[in-house]
Amino acid sequence: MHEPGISSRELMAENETLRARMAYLLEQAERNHEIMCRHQAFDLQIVGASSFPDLVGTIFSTLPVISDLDIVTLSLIDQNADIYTVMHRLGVDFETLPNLMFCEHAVELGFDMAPERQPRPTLGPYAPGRHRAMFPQPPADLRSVALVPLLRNKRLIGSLNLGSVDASRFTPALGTDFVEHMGSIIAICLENVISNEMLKYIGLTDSLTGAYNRRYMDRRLAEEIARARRQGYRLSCMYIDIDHFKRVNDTVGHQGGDDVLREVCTRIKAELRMSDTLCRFGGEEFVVLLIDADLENASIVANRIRTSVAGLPVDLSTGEQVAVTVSIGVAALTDFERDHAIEGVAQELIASADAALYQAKAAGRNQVVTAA
Ligand SMILES: Nc1nc2c(ncn2[C@@H]2O[C@H](COP(=O)(O)OP(=O)(O)OP(=O)(O)O)[C@@H](O)[C@H]2O)c(=O)[nH]1
Repeated sequence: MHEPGISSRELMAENETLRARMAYLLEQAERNHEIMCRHQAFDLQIVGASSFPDLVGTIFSTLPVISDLDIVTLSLIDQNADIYTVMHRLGVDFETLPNLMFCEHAVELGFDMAPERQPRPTLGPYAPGRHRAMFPQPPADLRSVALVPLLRNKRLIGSLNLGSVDASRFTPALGTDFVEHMGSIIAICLENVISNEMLKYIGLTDSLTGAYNRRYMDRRLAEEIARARRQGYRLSCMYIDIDHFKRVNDTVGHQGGDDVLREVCTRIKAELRMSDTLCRFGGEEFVVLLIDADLENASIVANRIRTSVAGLPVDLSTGEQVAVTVSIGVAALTDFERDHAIEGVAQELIASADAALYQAKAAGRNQVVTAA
């Protein structure tokens, strides 16, 4: 049965065309299914990311592969550099994340920020002048880009920047549903992981001075002792106590006392290396862990701290000034025996710095004593 006037040859040709079209559509459907599966696996991977570097690292390493992109970068809005500071203090090495950028204000991302309107993805040709901030190290032949706003509760938190050497990959005419979906999942994951890292940080730091707290020091000391044993480097510890702090509080009030704690902390930090760890151990006591420093090096640093604190009175927020001094006990790790329990060795190190501090107090304060 066929329409009159259509030959069987024509029908066969039509049949062939239809078959070819079907095969093409099937192939397309299979490809789309494969892409969808890869993206679902990616979504699961980023939802399960346990830390900020884990999440950002996965975005940079996996997204270009599964989406066939030539570059992926991320710009995060970080007013006051809070995110950067916390991540840095938690040990994130930004040198390993060159495609991660921070900016202070939303306008720097270049989206249409008209009130009452949500910023939308912008797709189109790569323009070096306009896109330099999003692609500081672009591939030589970058041709088209998609800048995807990362939104949480209608608030712009950053931009996911995708780039391709294929000029037709991102054009203004292209639909944006797919990249918007990707952007919203990445935004949720980023917000979660940043909040978790912030909580972690708050749990490990002292809110008054910004120094680490005792919990952090206990953990860090155990790690450093293990590393010092493995790699055979020196480890020293300082126990610092502000002299007659009760009298300071009695004279200038609790608020003034807090100002003193903050300023002493700043002056201690100024004398330390990046690798050293300062923590507020309790009220007016600080402990510093010095990596790769022997007793002699550590006591030189301790004397610099003592001089810096005693050298200039502290300016209080009330406009008053108060003179303070510190006493410091210094001790070095001497027990490198691998079979001794780390907790015991850590306690011993702190206890011997504390004993040296006690001697410094007994000898008249404002001095440094090194453990025998
Ligand atoms: N302002 C302020 N004071 C604190 C804080 N934590 C502890 N203190 C005070 O620190 C003082 C510590 O006093 P003491 O332990 O007697 O020691 P000290 O007066 O420094 O005497 P020496 O250590 O022997 O030189 C107490 O008055 C505490 O109330 C704090 O967070 N802020």
